[in-house]
Amino acid sequence: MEKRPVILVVMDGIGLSDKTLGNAVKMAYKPTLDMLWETCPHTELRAHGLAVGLPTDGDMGNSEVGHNAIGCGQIYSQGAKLVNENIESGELFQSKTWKELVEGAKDGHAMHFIGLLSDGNVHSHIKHLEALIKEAKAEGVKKVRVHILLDGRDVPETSALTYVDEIENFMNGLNDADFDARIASGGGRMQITMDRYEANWPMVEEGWNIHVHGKGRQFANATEAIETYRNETGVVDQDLPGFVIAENGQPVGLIEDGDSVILFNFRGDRAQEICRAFDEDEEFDKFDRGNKPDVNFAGMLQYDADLNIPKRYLTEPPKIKYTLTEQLVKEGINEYAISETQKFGHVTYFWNGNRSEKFSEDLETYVQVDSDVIPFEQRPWMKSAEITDKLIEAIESGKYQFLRTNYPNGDMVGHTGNLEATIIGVEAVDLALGRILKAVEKVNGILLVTADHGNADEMYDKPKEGEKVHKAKTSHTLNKVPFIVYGADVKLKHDDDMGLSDIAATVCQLLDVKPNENWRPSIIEEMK
Ligand SMILES: O=C(O)[C@@H](CO)OP(=O)(O)O
Ligand SMILES: [Mn+2]
Ligand SMILES: [Mn+2]
Repeated sequence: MEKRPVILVVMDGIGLSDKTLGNAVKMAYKPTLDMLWETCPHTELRAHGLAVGLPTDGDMGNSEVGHNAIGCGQIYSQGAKLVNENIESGELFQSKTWKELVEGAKDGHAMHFIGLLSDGNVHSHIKHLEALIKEAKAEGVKKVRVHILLDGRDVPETSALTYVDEIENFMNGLNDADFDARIASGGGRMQITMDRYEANWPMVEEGWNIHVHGKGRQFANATEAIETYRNETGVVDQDLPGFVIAENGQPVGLIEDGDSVILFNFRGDRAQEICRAFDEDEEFDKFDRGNKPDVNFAGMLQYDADLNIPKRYLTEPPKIKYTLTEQLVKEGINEYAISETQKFGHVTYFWNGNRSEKFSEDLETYVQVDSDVIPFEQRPWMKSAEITDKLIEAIESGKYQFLRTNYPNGDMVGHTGNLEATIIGVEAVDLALGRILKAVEKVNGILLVTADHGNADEMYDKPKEGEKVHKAKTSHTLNKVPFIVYGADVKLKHDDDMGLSDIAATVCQLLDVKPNENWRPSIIEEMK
């Protein structure tokens, strides 16, 4: 059989839904995608819940679990599930790291928790935080300080007070003469601390100064901070500015020498930079940390085993083996991966089972296009044209047999909740697909088009009783995603239980190389 190059496009956040209302995918003018769907073999894949290793089918998909599944051909229990199990079995609290952090936080020191405060289950879960606080008290810690990142991106866009009330009630239920737990600082997740892939270090610097040094606008409590900022700025939770809780002008939870600090997020991309700020010594040059306190720091998970980030952690990450890249490297296939900063790690680090190092320097080429650092509803096309220019060049060079890319638009613009901008984002992806198609034809290649989870397909939250206007929905969806094959005469399966992890074997079949025996089966029923 003639070897033909395979090009895989992940349209981040572009899921399938029959509904038209608030569906930016349906509303977009997208002649190429429509043509592909109408004329090419296509099917639907599960991209959420159990199919991608999440605790339940009520859990929406996300980029980490989606790219892990595509890139490794198997379903692994993911961070959300592993942390649940580690807490429920009590093993987490038996670990050396937990014991050391608890011991360190006694005798006049504090235990600090930093993380995303919601039940979104993409980066974190508020129940994990509660379990850790409760156990800290049971083991004799006397002072707990919580530094909250407001979500509104994996949960309704203005839901922060629900979670603030929950955690404050929880802590008040534990507080007594010997135990004092309270919120010390916070801010919107897209404003402070939770940057990813080094897109915007100043965000992390601001978070550091707020959490560690208490440098920021002061409020008496988190509710006052959130309400004041909402009135003043009108922005949604993820964009609320940072705040410090203070009494008589004094921050209530500075992070000081000897304290313990736990980052309770389990997902890695947006956790790594703040970990580095805590973990690295003099070699850290991303911003001036001021007087860096000497603390015991740990992450909920190990976020990158190659780079050892963080140095100490509470839960072992899934040990993802037999990845597609590893298999293709074994077969001598030359690979090319490209995206812009916001999703670069998705097609490299997440794709390869949360590994930042390559399996082969010779056979793997990574290209990153710099993302804008502005709200994406202002530039919904993002870097789709620049990614496409480079991808076409790579396809036409004839050097690579397997090429992959991620277009962030449906997801990153979808997260802003702006329907009009998201429609433009989807159209930008379609324009790119049209250009790629021509290059694929030129080299007689095969194009696969899919997505890692939905987002743009539902831009409105279900209205509550009595509500007349639609509220923007900023989170991912539970919908299936498309899988389209262009340029190969194949018959695809249409089983309801097929998911993203079935893609790896499919790619191998089209490249005419052996799939790994541990993988889920190919989506192709018959090659004609
Ligand atoms: O922006 C993010 O961090 C998540 C949502 O929490 O989106 P994605 O999984 O698509 O990267
Ligand atoms: Mn995604
Ligand atoms: Mn997303």
